[in-house]
Amino acid sequence: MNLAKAQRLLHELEVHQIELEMQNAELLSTREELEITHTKYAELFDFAPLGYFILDQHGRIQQTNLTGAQLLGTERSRLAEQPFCRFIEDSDGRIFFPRFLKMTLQGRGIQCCELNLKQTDGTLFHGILQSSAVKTSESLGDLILLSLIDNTDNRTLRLKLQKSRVVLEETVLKRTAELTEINARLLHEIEEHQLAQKELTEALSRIQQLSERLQLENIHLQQEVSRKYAFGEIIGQSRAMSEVFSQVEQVAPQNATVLLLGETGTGKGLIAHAIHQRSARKLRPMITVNCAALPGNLIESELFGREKGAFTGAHVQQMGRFELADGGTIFLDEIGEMPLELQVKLLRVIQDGEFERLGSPRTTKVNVRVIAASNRNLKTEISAGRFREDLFYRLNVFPINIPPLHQRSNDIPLLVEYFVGKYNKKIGKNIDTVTKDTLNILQAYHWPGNVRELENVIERAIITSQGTVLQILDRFDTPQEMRSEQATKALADLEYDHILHVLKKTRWRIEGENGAALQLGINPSTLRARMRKFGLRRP
Ligand SMILES: Nc1ncnc2c1ncn2[C@@H]1O[C@H](COP(=O)(O)OP(=O)(O)OP(=O)(O)O)[C@@H](O)[C@H]1O
Repeated sequence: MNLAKAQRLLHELEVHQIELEMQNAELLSTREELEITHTKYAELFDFAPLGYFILDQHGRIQQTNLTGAQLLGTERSRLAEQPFCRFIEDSDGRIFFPRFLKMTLQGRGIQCCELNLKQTDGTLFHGILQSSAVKTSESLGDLILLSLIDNTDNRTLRLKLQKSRVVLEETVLKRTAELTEINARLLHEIEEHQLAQKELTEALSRIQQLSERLQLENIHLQQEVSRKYAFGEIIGQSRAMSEVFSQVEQVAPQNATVLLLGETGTGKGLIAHAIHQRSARKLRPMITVNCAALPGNLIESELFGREKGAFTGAHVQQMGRFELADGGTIFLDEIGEMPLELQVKLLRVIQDGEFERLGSPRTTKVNVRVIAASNRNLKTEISAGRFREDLFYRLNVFPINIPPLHQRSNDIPLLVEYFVGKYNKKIGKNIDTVTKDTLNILQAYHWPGNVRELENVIERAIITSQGTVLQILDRFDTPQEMRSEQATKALADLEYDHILHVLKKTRWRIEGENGAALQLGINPSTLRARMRKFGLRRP
């Protein structure tokens, strides 16, 4: 070899060496980079949140990351060649695990299972495992990549959840059963309620029926009571008044003449009305003639009528009361006051129903029922020659004696109640209480003006009473005082004395609020007639 060739070869060697050195440097740098990358991946592998294991075909651990070693509770170095089965807690799991590896190796893709595992110190945990087979060189055979997650918390939670669900379902079932029962009970109660309501409605309607019946009975009873204690507007429950009422019942339907006898104010006018109202004549009028109230010279024309010019001042023809009462009733009040000369005429009308008008020769015939009343003792009047005996017997066909109020003081409470009601309404008051003391005073008084006087006293008291309690301001003579005087005097004398006494007290004023008539409890016209009779004149 020549030098030139040798030099060229040397040069080529040097170049080749430089290239090799350069390649070597490149290789070194690549290796360094590879080492860095490896370290990075090794760290990523070690600190991954999952445990990673590489197992051989028999399930022996070939490699693991740090997390895997921590999960199994040991150091990485101690795990090499350890069978993974050792960390499976139960026998079922240990039987299952080789089958699981086999399925992985048979290349059936990623396999997944859950196992109860235990760490080297015995701590149990629940793991989720995923595996896949990795092909390697023939000498090593296939390896298995296994990842492991500690699923204990999740599982506990899941179990708790399941348990809660079971408890919830049980509770729901229990509550549903309870609610169904309550519902059934409620339905039952509603049914019972409806039944009770039906029964109540029926009971209510029965009560209503009963109440209607009671009301009817009550009305009936009230009628009974009013029949017992009153006779239309005539109040009285005493034996004497009951006797009067039954006499009225007896005589009313007859046409018989009735003579009502009783002191002034005992209710003779009311009784006359009651008789007329209960007679067949009730649709015709009852004409009242107060014989005491008519001036003597006018009584005849008032009773029998007059023709025009019958006497001075008779400018027009006038029908008499008897004619007016034709078909009805004539009530001759205070008959004892009738002048003697007229009593004959009256006797004729009563006997024959005939009379002549004043100034007329023509006889008039009437069909009249006569009711007469007197507060005088007519027999005394006959004896004194002031009343015709034949007329008395004509009138006395059916006498009814109305007792004075002091003889039936048990009627007083009822009468007071009646008049309080009547004047409350009339005057617009609301008096609802009459004390026992007041009633005692009223019942002890002798009532010379009888019911009329009592009525006047109550009317006055209603006007003057304040509030709801009846207060009577009138002062009454004590019965003892009256009786001691009465014992020695005849009735007429007593009447005379009493009228004179009251006239003096009222300074001879007859009418009005402070008049004697009101205090005596009689009409002013009656008082005038009495004064005429007794010859009482203002001095
Ligand atoms: N029993 C009674 N029940 C209710 N009110 C009665 C009763 N008795 C009398 N009165 C009343 O007393 C007053 C007098 O009654 P009435 O005029 O009928 O008596 P009298 O006896 O006819 O009196 P006189 O003889 O003075 O004409 C009337 O207001 C009447 O309503």
